[in-house]
Amino acid sequence: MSSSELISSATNAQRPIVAPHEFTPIEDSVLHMSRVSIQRGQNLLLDEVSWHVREGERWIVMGPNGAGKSTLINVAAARLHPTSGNVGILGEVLGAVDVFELRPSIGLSSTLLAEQVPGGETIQNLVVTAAYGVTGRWREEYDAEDLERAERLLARWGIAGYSNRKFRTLSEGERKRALIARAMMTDPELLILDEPGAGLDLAGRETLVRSLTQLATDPLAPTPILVTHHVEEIPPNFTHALLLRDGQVISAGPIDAALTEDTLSEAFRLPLNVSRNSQGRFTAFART
Ligand SMILES: Nc1ncnc2c1ncn2[C@@H]1O[C@H](COP(=O)(O)OP(=O)(O)OP(=O)(O)O)[C@@H](O)[C@H]1O
Repeated sequence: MSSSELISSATNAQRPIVAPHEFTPIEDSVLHMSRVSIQRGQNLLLDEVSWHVREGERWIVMGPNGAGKSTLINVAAARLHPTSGNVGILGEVLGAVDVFELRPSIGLSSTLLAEQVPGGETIQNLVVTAAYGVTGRWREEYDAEDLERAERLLARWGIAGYSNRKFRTLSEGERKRALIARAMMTDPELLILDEPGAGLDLAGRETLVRSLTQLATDPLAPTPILVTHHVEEIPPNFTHALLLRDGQVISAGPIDAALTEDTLSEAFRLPLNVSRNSQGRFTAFART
């Protein structure tokens, strides 16, 4: 595959920058970014990123520390507006939609979110408050159906019986599972998981990979975008990858073309040996 085909998902999504109400996202797109830049002071955190995610695709986002991954997914999760460029999410356009109406359709689990959870928050409250997009239950009322759904999700993610436990008393792996259950609470169409494997031990990582692999086989599951630092965390049935470095797209497209020795070595500025085994799992080592 040529390098131009390799980044087809990125370039196809590229259009002239227009006012939000004049931007029409590509039909069938779950996410459509066109020439998105984010500037903070002198720093260009994202530099004309174009990206197109379609229904049925399952994406990995990778890149070195500081590449702009969290910034990118905060835009994708309607938490951050671009300095320039256009963003379509689930057919709506950032800048022309009430983001508070859009956000429940986007499940988000991230370290930033985990840091905002009051330590004394119960796991049941952590999950049900997703409906209001808040962390820390106040006086909102939840009906029995919400509470039952929360219980089902906790069981689905392997932490049944944790409802009354306080968030701060959970292990790192249990917290990650609770946050994913929360992200699924609103029955989102787009599910963004920012480093769900960070801090997990080997068994925790493998259990997470298995759960994400199973999720991906469910036809009713949301379109997943998984941010990770490690190729070993990539579920074997994820279909696409985007590599970022210094706020720019290095490659984006079908995973076997976008995630190669060449592209990973370029993204991490380190010569790497990358392989994929018969089960579809990746490994990467520095070339000696
Ligand atoms: N408000 C800000 N002002 C200036 N620079 C910022 C700001 N927020 C983030 N940055 C910088 O933008 C770059 C991208 O940050 P971001 O958190 O998106 O990277 P990342 O790829 O998620 O990194 P990591 O893998 O370390 O989590 C970093 O160099 C960071 O220091």
